[in-house]
Amino acid sequence: MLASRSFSRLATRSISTRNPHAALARSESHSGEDVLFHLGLSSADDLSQFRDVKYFLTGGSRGRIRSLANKVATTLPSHVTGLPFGASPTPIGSTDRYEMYKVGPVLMANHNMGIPTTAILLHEVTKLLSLAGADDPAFIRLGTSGGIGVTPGTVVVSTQAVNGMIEPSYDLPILGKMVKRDTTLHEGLAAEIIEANGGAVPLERGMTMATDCFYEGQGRLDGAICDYDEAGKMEFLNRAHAAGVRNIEMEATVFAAFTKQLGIRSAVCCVTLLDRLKGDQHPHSHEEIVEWDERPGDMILQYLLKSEAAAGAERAA
Ligand SMILES: O=P(O)(O)O[C@H]1O[C@H](CO)[C@@H](O)[C@H]1O
Ligand SMILES: O=c1cc[nH]c(=O)[nH]1
Repeated sequence: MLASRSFSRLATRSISTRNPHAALARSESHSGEDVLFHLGLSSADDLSQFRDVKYFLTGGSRGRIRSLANKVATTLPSHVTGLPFGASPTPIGSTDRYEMYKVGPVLMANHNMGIPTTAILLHEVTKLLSLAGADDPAFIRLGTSGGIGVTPGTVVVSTQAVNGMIEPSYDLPILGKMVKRDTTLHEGLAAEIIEANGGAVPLERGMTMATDCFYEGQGRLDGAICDYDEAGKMEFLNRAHAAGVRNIEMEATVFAAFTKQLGIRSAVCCVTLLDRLKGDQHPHSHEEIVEWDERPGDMILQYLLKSEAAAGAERAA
């Protein structure tokens, strides 16, 4: 079988950081090593096991990532995972802040909730993969979100991230100045994910809004503080919908901007747990929510299977 051209993985380039001061940081650490503080790893560890990483999958909840690691281990063929029959993945490094697993070429870690913890994870995982010499890994966020005018249970594959001002920008104060970064996601990777899904999981394309607050930032009326009314909330949600926003979560902007800056292919796939045009609280059953929570991961498993099959066929050709 010929490898699908869009899934081609043979022409690669190493992931790299963009920091001329990296050597200075090492000389300042007391042991001369580069410490990945929150992962509980450092450049003094044997990082060669990360060299073959081709996919980095992340999402907020540690339970979701643990369950995904087990699914990857049982779904991908053993010649890809390298795991002995029946072996389960175990966490790597410290599990205090993040829980990280590696199954063959798939690295997975939870990022917790919101932009700050996600930014820390992105910095440290990118340094880790760069130190290990990994080739062109794709970064994919698998999460939950509130939909806007979207049937609950649908996975939104983001075209672009926007901030809480409905602007396509990740804004970060650096050295006392506001720095704005582009939040466009990789078209080709999204197309491959959608093609691999083959209609199995209901999905839509659209912009994803990332806010700094689940309650006021997302225009909810059910937080502990609320200084606006239903009309103001609906005006905001309708304005976002008219701009092309189809879901709201809390990390897409930093994820898109960080990866874009370093030339890393990235995608954001978040299932919608409710339609915010119809309310603020989750009206669906626990069983439905649990099933929907798994959909982005199930979709990505199909992508991994197809991508690895294409890579294998290309190597054999
Ligand atoms: O389900 P995860 O991936 O955590 O994503 C969403 O859920 C959390 C809020 O409930 C935020 O992190 C938001 O982005
Ligand atoms: O409404 C929602 C649901 C999940 N995650 C969010 O950030 N918002």
